[in-house]
Amino acid sequence: MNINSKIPVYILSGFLGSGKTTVLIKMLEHCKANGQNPGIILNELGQENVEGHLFEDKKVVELLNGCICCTIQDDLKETMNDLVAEMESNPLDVLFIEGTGVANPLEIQEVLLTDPYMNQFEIMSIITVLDASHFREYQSIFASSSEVRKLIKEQIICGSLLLLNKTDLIGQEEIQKVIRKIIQIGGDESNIIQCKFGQVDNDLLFEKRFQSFMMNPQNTDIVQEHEHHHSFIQAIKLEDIPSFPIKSYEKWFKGLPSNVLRGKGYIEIEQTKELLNFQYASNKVTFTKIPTSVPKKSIIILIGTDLNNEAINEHCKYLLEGIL
Ligand SMILES: Nc1nc2c(ncn2[C@@H]2O[C@H](COP(=O)(O)OP(=O)(O)OP(=O)(O)O)[C@@H](O)[C@H]2O)c(=O)[nH]1
Repeated sequence: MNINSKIPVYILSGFLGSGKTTVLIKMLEHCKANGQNPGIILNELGQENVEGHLFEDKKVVELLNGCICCTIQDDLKETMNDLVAEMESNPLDVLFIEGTGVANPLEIQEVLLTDPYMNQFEIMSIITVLDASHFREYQSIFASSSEVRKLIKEQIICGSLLLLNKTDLIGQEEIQKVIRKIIQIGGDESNIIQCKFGQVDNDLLFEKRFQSFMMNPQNTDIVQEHEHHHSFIQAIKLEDIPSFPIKSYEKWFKGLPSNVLRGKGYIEIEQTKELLNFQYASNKVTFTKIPTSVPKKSIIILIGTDLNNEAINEHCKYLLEGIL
């Protein structure tokens, strides 16, 4: 590491399934093209990382089983200490930190702005990714909880770049309504960029937008108010899942109750015994092949609110008992 220069840091924030990892992968491609060595810190809700196959050849530190902004904020410091020690032999050019979908990026920022990290790292941008297709639903007092609304508000106010992602799933009129709502919540119009699958000009993505010493009074309020309010979000893990035809899985995911906001993991296809990665977000499920070199077992992680209820239990029972 050049002792005179700080490592640039990009913090990726945004609600569950909004597209943070999609943006991160795009940024990593850019680093690769420029011969840069990136460090990645991923914070996952749930005890298992089911997205490791996406970062196979990269150095990734995973902070599982908690949320950076609460229970494992100390772990983040420890991870940063390890990174600093390791940089002696393996210098990093850039560091990416992806928070869970229910993290307040201010808490990550806080760690980086304390000694000794402040002298070694420089926050370049807090990139908040927003799911345009569900934005107004998440803001609706009828369809969402006050905690979800508050969390997304925090992510918007803290964001130095607001990526309005998933615009392919809605029309222009709805996009304009969403933008108006973001501005009303406190987002700065000049920071909003519309995109699909995180496809944004690299100059914008990598631009330095965060000023370390310029405290925004609105942000200060949020730190004081922050009450670990995301305990309302829960994650459940299903294992030992029988294999099924892909159509049956599709049907099962489609039938998930609406309080399941996100799902990810691996499922096994009946005919071929092939493991596929699935992503469930914005009420849609997609399946992708994973390299056979990644030894995995089938596992389903569901994330949402109030998951311990009869409807979910019943729905999961169908799957686990093989009666799809
Ligand atoms: N249609 C559509 N799908 C998208 C877009 N961006 C991402 N996705 C899909 O949405 C799903 C979730 O994307 P991720 O990038 O994993 O979202 P995330 O914010 O990292 O999700 P968490 O793990 O919950 O924090 C994946 O299946 C993506 O392929 C988009 O612009 N349009």
